[in-house]
Amino acid sequence: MVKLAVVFQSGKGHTKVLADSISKGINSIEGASANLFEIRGEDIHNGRYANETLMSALDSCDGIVLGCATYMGSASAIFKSFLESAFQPRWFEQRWKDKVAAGFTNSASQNGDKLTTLLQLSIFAMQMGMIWVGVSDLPGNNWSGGARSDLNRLGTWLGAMGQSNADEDRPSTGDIDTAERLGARIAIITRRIKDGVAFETERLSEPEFRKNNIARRDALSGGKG
Ligand SMILES: Cc1cc2nc3c(=O)[nH]c(=O)nc-3n(C[C@H](O)[C@H](O)[C@H](O)COP(=O)(O)O)c2cc1C
Repeated sequence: MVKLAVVFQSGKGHTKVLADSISKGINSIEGASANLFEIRGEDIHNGRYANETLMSALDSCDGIVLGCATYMGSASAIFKSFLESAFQPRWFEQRWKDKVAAGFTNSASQNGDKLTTLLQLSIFAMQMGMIWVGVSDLPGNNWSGGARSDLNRLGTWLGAMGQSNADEDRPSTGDIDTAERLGARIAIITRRIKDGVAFETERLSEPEFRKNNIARRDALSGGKG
């Protein structure tokens, strides 16, 4: 059994939808379980995040999925404060070395500079000596027959992205399901690394992937995602 943490910040709940979806993906894999941890501003004092109970819980996990909203083109200040709190003593002791890691973010604009946030999260994981897992789906919504409901409709690989319209409470179905698939992927890879459980790699050609996305769109009817 592998234990994975999904640690996230979400101001208005949009990013939490992705966190829940990643947890669902992790829990869909036999022998893997997910725990959700929310990073809250109440735990920041004089600019420093402090919650030893939460940090100790992360110490005992085999993998950590990191996610936060993109604010002003980078990771939210609350989440950055949490990342910095890992410096002493966890970075000094290489306490999280060889834990498996992945990341996700959400913002309002189609681009919104979300990649900067994923870069921050992945560099953090690398500094901690963790093993980063990315999105493995081909890109969706990049041709005339594409839709918001497509898997990987934002064409992201470093981590999962969600784009939430400013007047709606969640990212598109495509983003939510892509996050779920990333959750399942990190669980499978963690099982392989920690428990030696072999797995078969699913490979799709681009025509097959597009056909699946068309079927998703038709099933969801209307293609609005
Ligand atoms: C302080 C602040 C800065 C923001 N900066 C960006 C940004 O750089 N790019 C973007 O696309 N959206 C930006 N937004 C919009 C949020 O990313 C968007 O509302 C997102 O859905 C918030 O997720 P949450 O509900 O999980 O906090 C910003 C919102 C706030 C409050």
